[in-house]
This record gives sequence, C-alpha cells and structure tokens, in this order.
Amino acid sequence: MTAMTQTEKTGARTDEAATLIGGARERIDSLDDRIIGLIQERMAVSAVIQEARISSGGRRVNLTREMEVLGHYRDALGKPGTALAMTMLELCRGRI
Ligand SMILES: C=C(O[C@@H]1C=C(C(=O)O)C=C[C@H]1O)C(=O)O
Repeated sequence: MTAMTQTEKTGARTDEAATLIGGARERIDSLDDRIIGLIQERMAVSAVIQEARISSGGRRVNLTREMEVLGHYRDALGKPGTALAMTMLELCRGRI
C-alpha cells in the first residue's frame, strides 16, 4: 500500500490548505501536550491538598470549593466549561 498524501491525511482539497492544516495540527499536538502536563501538575497539587486535609481529620472532598472551580470554568468557557471542569475534578479526586 502507498503512503497517504498530506492532502488525504488532512481532508483538504488543495496543497495550500493541506500545508496550513499540517502546520496547525502540529501546534495543536504541542498545545495538547502542554495541557496534559498542566492537568498532571494540577492533579499533583490537588493530591497534596487532599492528603493534608485527610491527615488533619477532614474529608477528601470540599464541595464549596468545587463549586468555585466549576464557576470559574463556566464563566470563562460557558456551559461546556462546566463539563470540562467536572471531568478535571474527577481526574483530581476520583469519582464521588
Ligand atoms: C484540592 C482540593 O480538594 C478537592 C479537590 C479539588 C480540586 O482538585 O480543585 C477541589 C475541592 C476538593 O474536593 C481543595 O479543597 O482545594
């Protein structure tokens, strides 16, 4: 089987569009790597907070604070921001 051309890979109908899409996809892959790294960093910081609270006799989850986090994402990104924040909170503290 022959290799796919850039035009086939990107779905573009011209070489010019295929080149633009190829370059923009590289930027997206790089942004996704950074976003994943930031989420992993957030998970580690969140774990420190949760462990400190549990060690002090408190509960893992603090719903008042989670409402603040959800509001922050909703204000910035609209309704899908809430869904994104809920997934992120689940990554950081597990399912409740
Ligand atoms: C990190 C905390 O603990 C938990 C995890 C949260 C988070 O990852 O943002 C928020 C609230 C808590 O349920 C916190 O209280 O700040």
